[in-house]
Amino acid sequence: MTDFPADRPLRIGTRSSPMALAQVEQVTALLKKHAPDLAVEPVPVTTEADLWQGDLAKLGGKGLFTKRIDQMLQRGEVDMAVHCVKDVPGDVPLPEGLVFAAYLPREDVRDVLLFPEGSDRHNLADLPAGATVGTSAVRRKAQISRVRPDLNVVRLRGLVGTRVEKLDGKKPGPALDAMVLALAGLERIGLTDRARQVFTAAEILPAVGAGVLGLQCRRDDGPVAGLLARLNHDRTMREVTAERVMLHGLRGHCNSPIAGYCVTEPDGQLSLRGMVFSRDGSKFVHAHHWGENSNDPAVLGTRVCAELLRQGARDIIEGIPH
Ligand SMILES: NCc1[nH]cc(CCC(=O)O)c1CC(=O)O
Repeated sequence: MTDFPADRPLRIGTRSSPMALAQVEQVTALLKKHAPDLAVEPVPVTTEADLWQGDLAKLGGKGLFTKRIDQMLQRGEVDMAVHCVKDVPGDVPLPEGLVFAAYLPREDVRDVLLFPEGSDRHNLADLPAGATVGTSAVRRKAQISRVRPDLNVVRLRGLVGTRVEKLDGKKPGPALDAMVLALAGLERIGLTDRARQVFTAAEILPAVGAGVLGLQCRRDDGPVAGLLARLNHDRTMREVTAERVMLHGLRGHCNSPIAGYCVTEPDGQLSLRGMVFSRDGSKFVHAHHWGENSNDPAVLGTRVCAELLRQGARDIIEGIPH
């Protein structure tokens, strides 16, 4: 395999949010460890979704966070992209000609509850009936509403740092008593000290691909694919593959509350849980399988998906407006 040319920098297409830039820094450090002479050039891109503050589904779904970067990658204007796998749509194939050449080792997958600065509350139980909780994810809304139907869970978008400022009343927005975010995201922007209750996977089942960065490049770009492959974490790749195969099979849309979490047991066996919820969490289906005869991630993802569909996942998904 030919090496990536040493006479020009490797261009990384990225959103210009603090979280995205932190991710690129993390990847740059890893690349330099494997290829000390490599020059890296981040290429910041403003995506349509960054400019739009309304309901994402109305604009065309969460794929918009990646669409412009995908196009630049396809045209050869950048060499690679770093994506939160969680944000990569699971209802459509990857953009033509692009592949994930590597997944980085999975970080924390858990969601956390935050309170306004100075609050003496610590967990969900501290919130009075009718309290307002902000979250961006229908998956979190459904799971919170399931255990606390008395809470008022509202949709909230925007940069994670800005959302925390809204929680603190430092930016205009609805008055919030609490907020749910991903711990991994808070870590990336240095705000973990704001996390109060950390939900276990049993309390809030994580999103497919949570806590995983995927490194994307052109399928036919052997030198870059070869370079990125050196950073791949095999266990994470197997877990994410099982989760995403399940997600593809469910054919959910941007507003589908779907959770999927695969772990590797100490003996190497993959174990995948999937859940599909109605919007308020009052209806849900749950399936859990682990490799018995086969420990193939795609087979496992297909099995969990089939079990969810058998239990009525399709009706739940169709019952939710797009
Ligand atoms: N939807 C935005 C997004 N995409 C990835 C993360 C955090 C890191 C991750 O789980 O990969 C976040 C922030 C959040 O959900 O709070």
